[in-house]
Amino acid sequence: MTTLGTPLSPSATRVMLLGSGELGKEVLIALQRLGVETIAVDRYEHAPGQQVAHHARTITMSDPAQLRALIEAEKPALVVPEIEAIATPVLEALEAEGLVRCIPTARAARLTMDREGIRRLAAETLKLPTSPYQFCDSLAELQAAIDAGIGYPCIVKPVMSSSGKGQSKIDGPADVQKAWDYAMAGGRVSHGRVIVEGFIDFDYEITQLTVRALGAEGQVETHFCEPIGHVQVSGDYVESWQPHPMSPTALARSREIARTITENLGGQGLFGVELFVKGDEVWFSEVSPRPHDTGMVTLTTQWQNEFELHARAILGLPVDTSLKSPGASAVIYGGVEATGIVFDGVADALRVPNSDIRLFGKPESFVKRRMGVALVHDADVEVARTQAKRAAALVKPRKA
Ligand SMILES: Nc1ncnc2c1ncn2[C@@H]1O[C@H](COP(=O)(O)OP(=O)(O)OP(=O)(O)O)[C@@H](O)[C@H]1O
Ligand SMILES: NCC(=O)N[C@@H]1O[C@H](COP(=O)([O-])[O-])[C@@H](O)[C@H]1O
Ligand SMILES: [Mg+2]
Repeated sequence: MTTLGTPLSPSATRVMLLGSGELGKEVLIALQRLGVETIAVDRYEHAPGQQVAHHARTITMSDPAQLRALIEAEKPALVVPEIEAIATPVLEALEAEGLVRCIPTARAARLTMDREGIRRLAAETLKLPTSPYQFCDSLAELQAAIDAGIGYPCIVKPVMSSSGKGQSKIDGPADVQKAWDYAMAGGRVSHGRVIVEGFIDFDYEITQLTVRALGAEGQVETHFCEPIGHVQVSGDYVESWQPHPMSPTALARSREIARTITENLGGQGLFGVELFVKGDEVWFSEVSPRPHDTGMVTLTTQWQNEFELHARAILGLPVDTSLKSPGASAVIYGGVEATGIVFDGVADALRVPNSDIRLFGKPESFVKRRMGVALVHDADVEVARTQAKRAAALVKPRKA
């Protein structure tokens, strides 16, 4: 049986999030609703999740000394990584010393922070189908990998990056230098290594949200959400919807891959397994051992959204992954470079039938920084997609 305490008292159940962006903010709200005491950590002040947590801390999470000092000082029962760029060896050491439990496991955080760790595990150890790939440390190695078999078109990504940062498609020899330079500029932690992947000409791509939660006898059980379809532009998600229609074979293969990778990563929590699908063929792309950006659609489509599922699963509580209504999400980008921006048109957006929005409260806007999301539920998922995009477009960010 799980016992939960009273926040800000000696009995408190204390949970620390490492990364407190839009995804962490919703996890923190879900934890708050269960009376958990929360500590929101990020690399800058007033990050979205820091605005709703009991405690806000600002450190360089990729700095081992800073990370260890903070965890030792705060002594949370659980440490929940929310981004990739964290000094994960510190988490592994603290977990081995029995000082902390990391979600889902410190090893999972280490393997997924780096495209090399998770790709080699999936393709080489677990033999899951993936795109062909090579890791390269220089422009010359990149060109050689393409010439030796990856071919054109292909995709280059820094080994440490997310939301498409530093990612580009190479259509021919003329693009190679540009892709290398872009990858070098775009990694989250400076690192001179890239993955080059053969381009998969998929029909569609999905996120298979997968939850590892405790059953009544204390055993870990795997639960699947309905598949989430999404569209990515320059490697960053712009819209998602749930459920995405799939053939029974493609769905079964997707879930088999999701089960295999999440069972290997282990622990408790929600995972976003990214898959490419063409006909009945399915490729593993990558996995987040935490809520997924495309899963923000579940804020309007599920009885328990992905953030609530994560909160419940990590606390050892039961979960329900069932769909409430089909629906869709569409991203609201900043569009301007400025701090303290304002949003016009919110009322117009909320007049779109069955709509809702989230504004994340990020202190600084960039043209392509995700500042909010529009959500719409509708019995017809195609209607939901159209209306979510309409609602998102009605919100107009501008300089104050
Ligand atoms: N090998 C590939 N073939 C075809 N498309 C690809 C390939 N790799 C990536 N993409 C496209 O780029 C998108 C982003 O890729 P990926 O998920 O690896 O980047 P990311 O930076 O980790 O993004 P995020 O953090 O948002 O998941 C994919 O969802 C897909 O649309
Ligand atoms: N694909 C991963 C993803 O969506 N992560 C989400 O974006 C935030 C960083 O946003 P920022 O770059 O605007 O600070 C992260 O903290 C997380 O919530
Ligand atoms: Mg991805």
